[in-house]
Amino acid sequence: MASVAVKEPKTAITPKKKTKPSRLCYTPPTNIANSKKKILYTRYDCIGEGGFARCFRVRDDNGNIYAAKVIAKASLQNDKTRQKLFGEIKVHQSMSHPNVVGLIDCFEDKTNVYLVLELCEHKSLMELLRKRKLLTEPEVRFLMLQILGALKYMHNKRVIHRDLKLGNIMLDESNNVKIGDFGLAALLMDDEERKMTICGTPNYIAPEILFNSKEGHSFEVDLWSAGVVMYALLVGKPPFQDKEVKTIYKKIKANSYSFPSNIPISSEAKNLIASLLTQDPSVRPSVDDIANHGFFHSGYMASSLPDDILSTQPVWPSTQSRSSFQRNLDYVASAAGVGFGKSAGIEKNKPYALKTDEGDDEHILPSVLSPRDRVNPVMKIGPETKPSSTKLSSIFEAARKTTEETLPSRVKALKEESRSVPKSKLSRSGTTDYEARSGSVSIANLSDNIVWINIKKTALKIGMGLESRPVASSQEPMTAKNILFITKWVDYSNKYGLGYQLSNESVGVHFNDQTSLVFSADENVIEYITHQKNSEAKHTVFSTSKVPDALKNKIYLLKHFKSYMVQNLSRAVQDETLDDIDIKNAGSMVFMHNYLRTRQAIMFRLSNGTYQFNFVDHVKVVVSPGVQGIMVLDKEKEKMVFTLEEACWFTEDLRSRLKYIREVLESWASKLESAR
Ligand SMILES: Nc1ncnc2c1ncn2[C@@H]1O[C@H](COP(=O)(O)OP(=O)(O)OP(=O)(O)O)[C@@H](O)[C@H]1O
Repeated sequence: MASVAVKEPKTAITPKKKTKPSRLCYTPPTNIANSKKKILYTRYDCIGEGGFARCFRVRDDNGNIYAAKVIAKASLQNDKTRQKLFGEIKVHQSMSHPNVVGLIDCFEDKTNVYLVLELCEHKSLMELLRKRKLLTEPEVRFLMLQILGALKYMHNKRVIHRDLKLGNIMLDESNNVKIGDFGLAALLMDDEERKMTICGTPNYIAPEILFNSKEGHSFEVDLWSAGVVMYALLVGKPPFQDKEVKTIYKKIKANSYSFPSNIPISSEAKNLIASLLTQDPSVRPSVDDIANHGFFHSGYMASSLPDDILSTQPVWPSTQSRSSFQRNLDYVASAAGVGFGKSAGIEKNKPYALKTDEGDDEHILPSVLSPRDRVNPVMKIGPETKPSSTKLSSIFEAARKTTEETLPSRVKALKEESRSVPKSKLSRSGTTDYEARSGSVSIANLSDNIVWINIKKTALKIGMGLESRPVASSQEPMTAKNILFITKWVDYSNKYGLGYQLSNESVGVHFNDQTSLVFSADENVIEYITHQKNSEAKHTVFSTSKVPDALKNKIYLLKHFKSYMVQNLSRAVQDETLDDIDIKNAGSMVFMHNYLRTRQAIMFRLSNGTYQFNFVDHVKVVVSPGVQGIMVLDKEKEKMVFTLEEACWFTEDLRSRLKYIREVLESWASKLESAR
């Protein structure tokens, strides 16, 4: 195996003189305050240095740990460098993707500007490659999918990263990709705009940046760099590497690179690298073309990378069933947002304007950049191993075990997560693949306008309530009695679907084929719902004595789900009799429209517009239709109902949960929007 040191010039090249600052910041004080937001950060050790900034581990007053990138104001004396920093912050602020480093906060004091970032515990691919020399193809397959997901997301927002390289691709503690450093990113005003600036890092720079300065460049430059990254991960050094920058450029121009014969690399991998390193940007494949490439459909597909990849080369199983490959691929691709066959459209009507305040000696940051109240939840929809037993009851046991016991131990307290990308390892080994189906299937089939509007409105109302802005309401506030919610559920979606019991005692199953069955509490009525893409669900009602033969199997399963839940599961609330439930809900055939797993919760959306979040710490929050009432079921299964008008009395914990809910809904709505 070749063992070649990986080196890349630290500073990106820019058209004019190097913008390397005269000095990096001094070590900041132990206590750093965002005085506007009244957040105090405690500074710990220095975890990295760039040409422009130093990075320190910091902890906020809630105990969340982040990385603070600290830029000395002394190095921001000229307008160009300031504008560059504003640009970086502004672009970074607009990013919210699981594979992009989250920008949590941004503020300044007299000496420095601070960017508080999601902490990437496992450093960058540069460090990984330094230690490992080479990565295995399954690792590269996994990492490339996440890189492509992040690129697709950026490009949809008309952002070109322009400095994609090993050092800017970091890894979180679960070895998920986090792309950072938007210092050279460009935001295009429209799809036709071309960028003329020559910038990038020599080894990774696309030929059109260097040699086609008249026509400019666009999104394709990032795909070239992704090709360089992929080559480097498999070979151990970038394809055009040389001591002399001039020679690197000559090699890029001549497209002169080869694969060493002593490293076994599959023909699919070589072929993909070759297509990414296509000289002509107009024929370079799009992100989704690449995701459909044979490299992502052969070999071994992992659903996550082992913890110790930094020190140990993983040994992958020599065989993998087609279904396991596909399940893991779907999972990784859907979490990263890489579609198979879907086109990577550019978001329309999103003109960009960087507003800056007029010059102010004291304040480097325009007020539009600071402070920022930002939550960055991650939609994580994730499977893992297949349950070994096929017995219905034991699978149900496994499902409950996963959701009720395993998850909480993997997740930090919610207050930590609300302002950061959580450090949860929910997606890692030990979870079951029940989680996978739900998210991907549900999202794909919910591109319905009405649902989208409902999600948006709910998110908006929650946001307004939290900001104590008056929320228009024409309806009666809800009471605990008339809020309908899910009291029990069991996830068997690796085979059939997800079963649930509602607080009005009706029972339903959301089948994997996008149909639902609901059984009324008195067992006299059965309703069958087919969820159809882009149109309203179709409902058919039967009396229990007259069900069509075609539904007999599903009804059989529904009954199994019901008896399992009745016999094995406790209710989400303290025991109460049917009489306690408002009669308005009894017998109404509300059903679970869809469900979604995030890292911190499972969310159910009921057909009446109720959103229920069962958090991994067992607290449940039910947002009733139109946010007329918010019901909290605490760990002791006690119910409390609030209205948004009471938001100023909410505990920090409830505010955090509602912020999280709002962000999940917003993320979900934008996913639906981009799927339309
Ligand atoms: N979110 C993060 N989590 C952990 N470490 C980080 C994070 N962001 C940056 N670092 C570390 O800090 C170092 C400096 O950060 P960064 O590269 O962004 O600074 P820079 O001066 O803007 O870089 P450049 O020299 O490429 O312009 C990185 O090399 C990395 O080791």
